[in-house]
Amino acid sequence: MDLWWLLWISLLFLVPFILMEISSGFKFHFKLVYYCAMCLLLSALAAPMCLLTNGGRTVNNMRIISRVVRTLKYFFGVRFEVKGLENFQIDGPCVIISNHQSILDMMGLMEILPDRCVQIAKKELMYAGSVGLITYLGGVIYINRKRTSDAKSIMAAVAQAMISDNLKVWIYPEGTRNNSGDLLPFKKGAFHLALQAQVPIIPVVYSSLTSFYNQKKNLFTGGTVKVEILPKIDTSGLTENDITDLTERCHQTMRQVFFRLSNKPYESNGQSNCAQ
Ligand SMILES: CCCCCCCCCCCCCCCC(=O)SCCNC(=O)CCNC(=O)[C@H](O)C(C)(C)COP(=O)(O)OP(=O)(O)OC[C@H]1O[C@@H](n2cnc3c(N)ncnc32)[C@H](O)[C@@H]1OP(=O)(O)O
Ligand SMILES: CCCCCCCC/C=C\CCCCCCCC(=O)OC[C@@H](O)COP(=O)(O)O
Repeated sequence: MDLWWLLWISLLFLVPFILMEISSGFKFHFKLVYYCAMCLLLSALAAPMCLLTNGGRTVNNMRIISRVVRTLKYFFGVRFEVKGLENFQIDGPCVIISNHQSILDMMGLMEILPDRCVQIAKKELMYAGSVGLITYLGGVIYINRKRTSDAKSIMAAVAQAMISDNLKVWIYPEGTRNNSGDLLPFKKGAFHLALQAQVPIIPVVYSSLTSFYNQKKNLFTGGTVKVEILPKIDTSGLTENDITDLTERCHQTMRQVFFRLSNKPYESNGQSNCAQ
């Protein structure tokens, strides 16, 4: 008898909990699907605009794409508070690096995208239907992350194109999405690229999304993202031997800003910040 009571009481508490979990999980996944559907729809609308205006694959399409993507934030209640836009005002090419938390990041990227800027993306993005098509039309550079040697040779060609075509290149040096509330160690491709092209690096930091977007908690509501564009970091005169130092310096600077913007106390991690 005692056991039955225990079972009933546990059920009384468990059922609403399970229902709440299912409904919040449902809401979360529904909103994610809605986000992807909006991306697919907007890309399908933007593609003919790009083709009619610019004819084919060109960085000039990024102006159209960024204007279209900027409307997305109104559907999802996301606001951006941007500081340091003046740091983008440099003549000529540069490498822009920023932290990467989720698929929502391309809203933040497009919010501040400077002129003549393309992104480096994993090659799988090419096959994401109309989103793949729009990234192709915008001049996104695809790399195979599993084949370092291929990625290196593509990036060596990108270094030359940056100079000849006056291009800025946006890279997520963490190399993957990371919603942990900290930065992952940085991969080195962005820093090799800046050195090969002998162009400055401009770090951009977005505050943590975890207060309104958190996969572990099935949370996806609206919220504000603080964005800071930091002063450029010169690479002139640096050589291959300086890559590790440069990578660590950028990681540390961005991590400090990330914690400040996310209103979290800075935690020194005491480890190497470069991916091994
Ligand atoms: C309209 C509606 C909406 C539509 C929507 C539109 C959206 C339109 C926006 C799209 C927006 C896209 C956004 C996508 C975002 C992602 O897809 S993020 C994922 C793809 N991006 C990246 O991975 C970039 C960062 N990764 C890197 O840079 C990596 O270094 C690489 C190049 C992939 C190589 O990977 P790895 O081998 O794992 O990396 P790593 O440990 O750094 O390097 C290994 C060795 O190679 C060396 N190395 C690395 N790179 C180089 C190099 N370039 N040269 C010489 N040596 C090198 C390193 O120094 C290291 O050697 P050691 O120093 O240890 O001796
Ligand atoms: C006919 C084929 C239909 C395919 C349907 C594909 C559905 C996908 C639709 C929309 C996706 C919108 C995503 C916007 C682009 C965001 C780019 C992005 O953030 O990619 C993630 C990448 O940085 C890192 O990937 P991983 O964290 O390593 O993984």
